[in-house]
Amino acid sequence: MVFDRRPDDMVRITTTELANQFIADQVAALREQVKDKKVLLALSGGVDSSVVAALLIKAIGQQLVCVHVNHGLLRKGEPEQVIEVFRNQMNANLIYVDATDRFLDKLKDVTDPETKRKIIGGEFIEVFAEEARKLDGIEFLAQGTIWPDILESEHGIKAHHNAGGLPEDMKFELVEPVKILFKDEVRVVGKALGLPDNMVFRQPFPGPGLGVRCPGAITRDRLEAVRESDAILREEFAKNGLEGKVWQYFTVVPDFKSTGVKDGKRSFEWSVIIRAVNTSDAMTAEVENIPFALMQHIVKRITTEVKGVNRVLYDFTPKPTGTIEFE
Ligand SMILES: Nc1ncnc2c1ncn2[C@@H]1O[C@H](COP(=O)(O)OP(=O)(O)OP(=O)(O)O)[C@@H](O)[C@H]1O
Repeated sequence: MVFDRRPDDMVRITTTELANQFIADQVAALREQVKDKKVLLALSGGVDSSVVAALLIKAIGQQLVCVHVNHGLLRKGEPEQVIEVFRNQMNANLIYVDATDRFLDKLKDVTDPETKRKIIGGEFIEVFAEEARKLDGIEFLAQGTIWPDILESEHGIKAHHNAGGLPEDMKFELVEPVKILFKDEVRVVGKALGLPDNMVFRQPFPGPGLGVRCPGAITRDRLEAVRESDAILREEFAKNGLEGKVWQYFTVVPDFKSTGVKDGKRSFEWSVIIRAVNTSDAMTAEVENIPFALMQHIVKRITTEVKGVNRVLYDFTPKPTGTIEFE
């Protein structure tokens, strides 16, 4: 059975059996809706669009065209994982666009956080629309809309974040196979579809990516320091049992340098700020108590392995007064 809205009495999908039933229903419904036509999907590598991709691959295979845009603000290893999982393992029809230069050139010298977000969002739509125009015979647009998105847009909390944005002349019929699911159900379905754990259970990651963790004007070298320090933090959290326990953890590299000593010589380099917080509703957040010895180890790795960094700071601020992200 396939529903347009979440039925009030729908059983929460918490088991593989329930997930498999949902998958079977959706695969049948997708085949019925799409027939032999082509479907386009913007695939971020996040949970929602990845689960939609995996469902569609199961249902219609190569009739799905996925577009993954590397805007230069993704975390270390992310674009590679999207290519590995979807193109190599699932044999998906995947278009990979490396638009790093285009985004970073547009963002050059832009310091205002809202302007940065608008440039990233606007440029994303442009790149995606350009790719879509190169394709023939696309009739459907798939989206990772989930049930809370629909509730929020119905209650005027936020605009339906997935829909819209594309130029007026680009009209597609929507395909939204996870729109009656809550986020935890999307994860259970993703796991049943065979997606890797680090994709299915990944911590929240903002749309503008590492761009908001490089406060002020983004420079390539500072962005690289954010990416490398974030990769070290994630690796150490995973090794030490904190992955999945801590809600969100990441690094920020603000636009200031301080004096230090490296290899017996004076250095004048950036500081990396570590943020690790827990929350149940994202409205408030508490700082994680990271074991001191682990913290010392992470500091040592970041200051020796990340270019241009001589200091590591820990953000002890709960929300409020700080927000989780810096911008
Ligand atoms: N780098 C990207 N490449 C391709 N598509 C993207 C990219 N970033 C975002 N998108 C598309 O925009 C949608 C909304 O992105 P947003 O960052 O708000 O993530 P989201 O709602 O958490 O979804 P997801 O879990 O799929 O990332 C994504 O579902 C995806 O379709």
